[in-house]
Amino acid sequence: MTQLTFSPDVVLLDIEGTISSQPYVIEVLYGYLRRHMPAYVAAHRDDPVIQKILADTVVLSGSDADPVETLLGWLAEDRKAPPLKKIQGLIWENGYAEGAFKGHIYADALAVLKRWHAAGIPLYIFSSGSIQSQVQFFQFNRAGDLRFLFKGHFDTDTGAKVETASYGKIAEAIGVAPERLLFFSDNPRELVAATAAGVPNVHVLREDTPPDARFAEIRSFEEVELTPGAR
Ligand SMILES: CSCCC(=O)C(=O)COP(=O)(O)O
Ligand SMILES: [Mg+2]
Repeated sequence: MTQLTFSPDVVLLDIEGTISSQPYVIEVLYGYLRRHMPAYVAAHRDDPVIQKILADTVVLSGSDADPVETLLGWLAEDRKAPPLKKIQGLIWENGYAEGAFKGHIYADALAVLKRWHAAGIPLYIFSSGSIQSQVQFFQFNRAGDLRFLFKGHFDTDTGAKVETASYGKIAEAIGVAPERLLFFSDNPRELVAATAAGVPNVHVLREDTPPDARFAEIRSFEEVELTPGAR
């Protein structure tokens, strides 16, 4: 197995397509949303949080269409639209509570992240899913409660994952230089943004992810070795 060696102070991780299966997210988590979103919105029409999400959906879409239909359309495209990402966490809360599903993490990612955590390497998540949905995903995970693994979470309230500025903001919030982070993602557009911010990164290939010659790549986290950095 090829081994990639890095010595970061902090590891930053994407979720979907990187440490968790994209088909799982789309079939199981998004499937639950498709089935429950209309009834959930109808039952919470008077909730100011839901009203704001619906209003933001109308503004972002620039259309007079029913915002629930717009949200379902974005869901079908896996579009990382902030109002969709906000409502997801609220609806999934019920799904986790009733045991309809649990979060999924690849076995290689779980084993290696546990090792890095035990070695004292701070692990952070940067995902398009809201922080609420990230935390639920790890709390109610098939592998048990994994919240202990992560020192912190970032979502698109910090900025879009395809924007360079987001990575600088994350480095600043954590208190490290961008060069001392190491970011893992399946999405080349996110890796381009991280590179432009000076953040070293690795392309994670799962299932059908096409390779991209611009990036260092792995198919398993077992291919990565972290040596002590300047921590
Ligand atoms: C547990 S977060 C839910 C998954 C999700 O909705 C999402 O958009 C994840 O995208 P990522 O940025 O992690 O690829
Ligand atoms: Mg991803």
